[in-house]
Amino acid sequence: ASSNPAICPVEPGATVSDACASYGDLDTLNTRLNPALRELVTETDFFSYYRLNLYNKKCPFWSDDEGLCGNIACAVTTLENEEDIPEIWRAEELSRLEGPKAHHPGKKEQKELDRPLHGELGENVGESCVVEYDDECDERDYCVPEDESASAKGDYVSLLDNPERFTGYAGEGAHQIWEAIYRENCFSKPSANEQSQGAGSLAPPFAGFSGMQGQAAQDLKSVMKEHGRQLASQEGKFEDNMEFDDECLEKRVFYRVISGMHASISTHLCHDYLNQSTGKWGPNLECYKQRLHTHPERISNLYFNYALMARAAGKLKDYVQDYTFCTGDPKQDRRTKDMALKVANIIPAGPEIFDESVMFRENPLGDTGISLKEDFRNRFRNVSRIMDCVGCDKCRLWGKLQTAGYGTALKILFEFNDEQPAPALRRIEVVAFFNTLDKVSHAIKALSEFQGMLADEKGFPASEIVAEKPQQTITEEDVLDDDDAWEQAKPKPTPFTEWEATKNELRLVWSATRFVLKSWIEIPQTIFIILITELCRLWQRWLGLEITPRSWEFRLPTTDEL
Ligand SMILES: Cc1cc2nc3c(=O)[nH]c(=O)nc-3n(C[C@H](O)[C@H](O)[C@H](O)COP(=O)(O)OP(=O)(O)OC[C@H]3O[C@@H](n4cnc5c(N)ncnc54)[C@H](O)[C@@H]3O)c2cc1C
Repeated sequence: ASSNPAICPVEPGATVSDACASYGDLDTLNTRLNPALRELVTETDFFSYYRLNLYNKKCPFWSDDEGLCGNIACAVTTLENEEDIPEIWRAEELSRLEGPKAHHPGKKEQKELDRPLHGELGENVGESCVVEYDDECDERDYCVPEDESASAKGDYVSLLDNPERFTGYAGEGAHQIWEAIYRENCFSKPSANEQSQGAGSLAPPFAGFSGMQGQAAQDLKSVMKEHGRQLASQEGKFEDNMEFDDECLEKRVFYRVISGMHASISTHLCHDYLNQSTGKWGPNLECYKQRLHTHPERISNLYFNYALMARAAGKLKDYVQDYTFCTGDPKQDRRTKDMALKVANIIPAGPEIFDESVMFRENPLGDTGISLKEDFRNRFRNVSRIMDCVGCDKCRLWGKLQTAGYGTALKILFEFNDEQPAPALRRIEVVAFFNTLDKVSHAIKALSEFQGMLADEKGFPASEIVAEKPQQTITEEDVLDDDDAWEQAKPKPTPFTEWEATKNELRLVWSATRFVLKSWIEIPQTIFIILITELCRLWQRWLGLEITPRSWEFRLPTTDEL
């Protein structure tokens, strides 16, 4: 099959850089893995509830009010004319958690194996499968244990009742979080100024962890760079357009995990988007084009995360075999274990898709990668702390869960080895890990759907859709007999008529006209809001108070808005 860059932003035959598999290999793996994962996370109590302290943790980095973006002007930026939108569609409502909640039981109640949560999650929920009994934390954790420094042990929430989707959370608050998260990227190249001062790369309040410096760091960088070059020239496989530049592998991995998580969140919100004109939920192609299609490196990072998570799941096979999923209900226990094993068994057990052993290795001068690993771990823990600053309940839930999921994957990759006994995983780590893998897997599937929609829109025949996956469910046998199944299940080309093209054009003209008219009508209100905001800021300046950041800006409309 040929690749049409207008539809498929990455070359399917290319190897995902820093991983060992091609995009096509990972797509093929996903056709088998996705249904098994979906089954696991939607049909077992163990995996469909999560415990976290969602409301009682203060943002440790800045005042919550700053990050929350609670003022009306910001709401206008977030969702245009919020007041005109029916209440249930407003960002505030969309971001709220749904479904029953249950408090974590105390030690005495935990002993009541049958109903330690007193039925608070509903009559049919197997509580012995949901409650976490062991709250011990381990110094080898890559994320902050949920109960750290909090007396309350948090709430149990249903992940099925609160799907990751569009919430309307945007604007300065959301940007501030992403910015802080990316600033955690270890080994950032110091600016000339910073170099001369010998300072780390992070601005306060993130200055707690030092950047990698000194001769040892430089040597390690060279080793990693060399390893990257070797990979690139292997067996004539061609790399995607991610370059091996002057960065060390660990820095790239850290950045790619974060960017891949960001890309996964963007894919989910574009795929389950609220059309505010019709009130219907569904994929938003413009959103996909803007946030992902035009940024192939983000898609590459998403695939990288898939390779990393899948490798960790493959490594977990023996652990899952011996793991006790629930106590008190042997039937549920067996069912949950069977499903988790099914997932782990689909994935190759060796480092075929991702080889973590090249990270944190000794360099030629004998310096160990231990301090590098500690720095990496500390920074990842910091990212999980930043999640407490997310000003939208549902986003915070999924942000915290996914950070815990990637943290667990890193723990599995780097702490489960032959040299030392494997650390025990807590229940929430296991739940977070498999749900995060499901999220990435679902995002990869959604990308194919978007590419199919794009092909339809452009009138390309479906044969051009290289990364397109079959619409129908594929059995294991079908996948083994790959080429036939692929051909049969491939969607048939949709005829593209002149009339459809004209209708499309007319629709665009109408949207643009409506946008212009609406903007004109809103001018008095917008000027009023700007005036009030600026007067407030002037007043604050005059009184010597802290000045509220500007919540409006001049910018061209995005294609989404048109
Ligand atoms: C932890 C967290 C969870 C969230 N969950 C949800 C949710 O469930 N539903 C929802 O509707 N919104 C969610 N949001 C908000 C959402 O991620 C966006 O911030 C929001 O939609 C505004 O998008 P934007 O286009 O302004 O760019 P943003 O996505 O906010 O990105 C900010 C900047 O980061 C850069 N960037 C974007 N993507 C990448 C990438 N993959 N790799 C590297 N750089 C990138 C770009 O320069 C961009 O301008 C969440 C935000 C956070 C911080």
